[in-house]
Amino acid sequence: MSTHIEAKAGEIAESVLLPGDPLRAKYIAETFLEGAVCYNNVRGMLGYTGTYKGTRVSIQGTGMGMPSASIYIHELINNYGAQNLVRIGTCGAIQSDVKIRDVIIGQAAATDSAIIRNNFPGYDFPQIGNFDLIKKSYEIGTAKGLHLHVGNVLSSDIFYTEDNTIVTKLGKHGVLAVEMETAVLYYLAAKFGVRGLSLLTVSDHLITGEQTTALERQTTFNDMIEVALETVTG
Ligand SMILES: O=P(O)(O)O[C@H]1O[C@H](CO)[C@@H](O)[C@H]1O
Ligand SMILES: O=c1cc[nH]c(=O)[nH]1
Repeated sequence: MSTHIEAKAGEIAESVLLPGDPLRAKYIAETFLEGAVCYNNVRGMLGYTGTYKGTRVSIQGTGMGMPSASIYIHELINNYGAQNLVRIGTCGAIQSDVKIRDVIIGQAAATDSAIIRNNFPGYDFPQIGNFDLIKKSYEIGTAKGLHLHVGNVLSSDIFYTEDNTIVTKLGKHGVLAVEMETAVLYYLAAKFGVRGLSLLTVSDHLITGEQTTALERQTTFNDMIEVALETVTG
């Protein structure tokens, strides 16, 4: 048991998928896992362990934003021994050739958050995904016929803003999309010597204004989920 997760020792698998939305964790456990057992309901931040094609895997909600996600990621690694942590999130696209419902592999993450920067005054620490997981997820997604995008994403502390100047500028520097957790996952994976990967489905488009519904965000995006499950269990 840790401060925010009530699982007993051994109840969480070495590979953990990390949706921001705890109800997405429930949907994935019920839809994709065999024998799924809920191990966490503290604060309603649901966590499940079951098997996918015979291999144990856990799904843990992280909440929205880096302060919340960092708590779950820290405890999963340090209290439960998680080794492979794969975010499965939604994002807003900031490139015209990245379409709604496309899947992005976050190769690296820019951030406006002070969480990482405060640890290295005067330096910029590059938040990068694990190469083996990036390569494997790319191969699995490509074999499924998915049109994947691989590149930089922006992990922001801010969802609502009246000034998109910097986000637009980052788009001009090749950043594919904006979301709120990848940078801290990659930072903590580096800090504790484990593997981190971020897969993102485009839920809305900051250029075209297209959006998916809240229900779609909670319960669909199966392509990304299958790529994540196969990456950590195959
Ligand atoms: O769908 P999730 O994984 O929560 O990810 C995105 O959605 C939330 C904002 O609506 C933020 O957490 C952002 O990163
Ligand atoms: O953080 C997020 C997630 C989806 N769409 C956005 O614009 N931002």
